[in-house]
Amino acid sequence: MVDLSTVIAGVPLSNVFFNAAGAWCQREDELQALLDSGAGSLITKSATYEAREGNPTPRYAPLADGVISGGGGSISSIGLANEGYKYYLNYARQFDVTRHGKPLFISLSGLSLADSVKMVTAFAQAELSGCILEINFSCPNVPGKPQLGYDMNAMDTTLATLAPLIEKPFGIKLPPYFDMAHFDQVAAVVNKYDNLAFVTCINSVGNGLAIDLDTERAMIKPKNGFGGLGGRMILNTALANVNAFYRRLAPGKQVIGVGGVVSGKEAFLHILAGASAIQIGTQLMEEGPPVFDRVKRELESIMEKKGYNSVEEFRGKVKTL
Ligand SMILES: O=C1NC(=O)NC(C(=O)O)N1
Repeated sequence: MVDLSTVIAGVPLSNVFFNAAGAWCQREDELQALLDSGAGSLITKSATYEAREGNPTPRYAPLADGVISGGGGSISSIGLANEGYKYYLNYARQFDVTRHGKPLFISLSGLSLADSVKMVTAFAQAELSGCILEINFSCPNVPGKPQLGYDMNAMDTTLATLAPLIEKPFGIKLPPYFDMAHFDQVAAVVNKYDNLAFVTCINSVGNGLAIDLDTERAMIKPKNGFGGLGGRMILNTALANVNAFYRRLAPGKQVIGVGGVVSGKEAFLHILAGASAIQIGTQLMEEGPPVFDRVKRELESIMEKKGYNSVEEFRGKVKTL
């Protein structure tokens, strides 16, 4: 047996896999299914201060192979539909990390700095054990709300306000970047905050457009069909962002990899690129929580074939020519 366990922000996870915020995690019944699954932890749907209905439907569409070149994935524009932060705070209060053997990640996506301050303060004051915050800087789907992750100064100001309130180790969810200068600028901001313990790369590739050949119509309703891309087609962008930050972050800071993980193979590549843990979004939406046992088995078999006994042995060891 190989060891898939990991530690994120000082908290042990029994294995590297869990859901991506937004996938299978808006309500307690979905979260229970994740607890009952082979995932090593779980994260809640990005919470806003008040509950939100989100964007009009259809707002999620799987993109089977052939509909678009590059082979498969999803387009979505949920618009931060969620139960409101108090729902997830109450869930965290009753969450027994010892009983479940899994830590709970909480995703927060304040629509304003004031909202983020109120939510973060509430979680900090609740003194929750085994609960790790992942602040979402990268939702591309709220009409009129630009992604904070693409405004480096605003990101720095936000972190200067929130990091001291959180005190404990926490993380941020980043959008994909496509320019070396942006990797440098964002890493420089991240490295300023000691308790900013991890970055989660990547959120969906924002504002793609999927069009159905037969109907000649966009696949989703919000924003004239523009939505975040996920799944197999974003794997190579995700690997680049994981490795770019793995190379740039200060010692001790970690990268959680997400984007394009449909099997043990992509999980292996994310770890080789530098990921300390792996989130799964689109493939979880398509396959359900059994995906975790499958990708765990597949990763274990790849590691056994290659002679690796633990994920530490090859994390970040991608070779270059
Ligand atoms: O951060 C987010 N990323 C996405 O791709 N979609 C959701 C959303 O639209 O709620 N949020």
